[in-house]
Amino acid sequence: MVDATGLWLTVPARPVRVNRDRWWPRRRLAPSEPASRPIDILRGVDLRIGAGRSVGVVGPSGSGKTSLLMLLAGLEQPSRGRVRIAGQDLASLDEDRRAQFRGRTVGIVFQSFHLIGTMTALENVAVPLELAGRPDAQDVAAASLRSVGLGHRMGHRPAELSGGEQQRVALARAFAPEPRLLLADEPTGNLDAATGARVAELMMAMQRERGTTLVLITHDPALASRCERTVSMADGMLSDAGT
Ligand SMILES: Nc1ncnc2c1ncn2[C@@H]1O[C@H](COP(=O)(O)OP(=O)(O)OP(=O)(O)O)[C@@H](O)[C@H]1O
Repeated sequence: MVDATGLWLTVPARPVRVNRDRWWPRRRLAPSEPASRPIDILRGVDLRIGAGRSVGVVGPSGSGKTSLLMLLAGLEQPSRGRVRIAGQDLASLDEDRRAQFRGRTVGIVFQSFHLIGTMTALENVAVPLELAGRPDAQDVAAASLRSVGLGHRMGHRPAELSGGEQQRVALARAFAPEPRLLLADEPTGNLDAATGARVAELMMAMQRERGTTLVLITHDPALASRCERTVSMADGMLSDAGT
């Protein structure tokens, strides 16, 4: 289902390959470091994940976890290696087609929710469905919000919702198009422990029920261990951390 083979991500030392997404962290250069030396962020990462399986990715800050997620989402291109999702080689698609493929096949949940502040919960969940041309977008969005227990909050804007509720809206949005792959980057990182545990429980239950493949990036080994397999990232390389 997910086949990432020999992935290298090498960037210029200065972040000239500026990523589209605001959450992409910028690397600061050490004063002694020559500005022109390229940096290997990922170094030959191999990862194969069967359909419906869940994998937790742990590793220290800066080890390359988010970079791996960016490649799996097709938001960034590897400098070497390839990513195949559901049999589709992402490199064979141009940017527009990759975006379409992502919209149909991949859901993403971020640490900071990434909801649109001016839109209601219902509109936030409906927008990607509408962009995908679904005539039933409103109904599907409403059903998805009910499935995360937010049927009574559909008309609220993000600022009127708690952090846990906002992340549940983000889960409803990610799951609504029934993606085959869910990528979650520190989905509980902005929540207190109890709220985070409830959100994690909900996400794992939805993933199991729907047979969604899950790649869960986290600093929290306890959260990662709820996945069927845990892999560990260190200095741009991946190793199995046990099952
Ligand atoms: N555009 C870029 N240009 C240069 N370096 C970058 C760029 N994006 C990321 N990096 C660097 O690549 C390394 C890996 O970053 P990444 O965000 O993937 O790590 P991470 O494991 O997700 O960290 P965290 O847990 O802190 O989010 C870091 O040293 C980061 O500063």
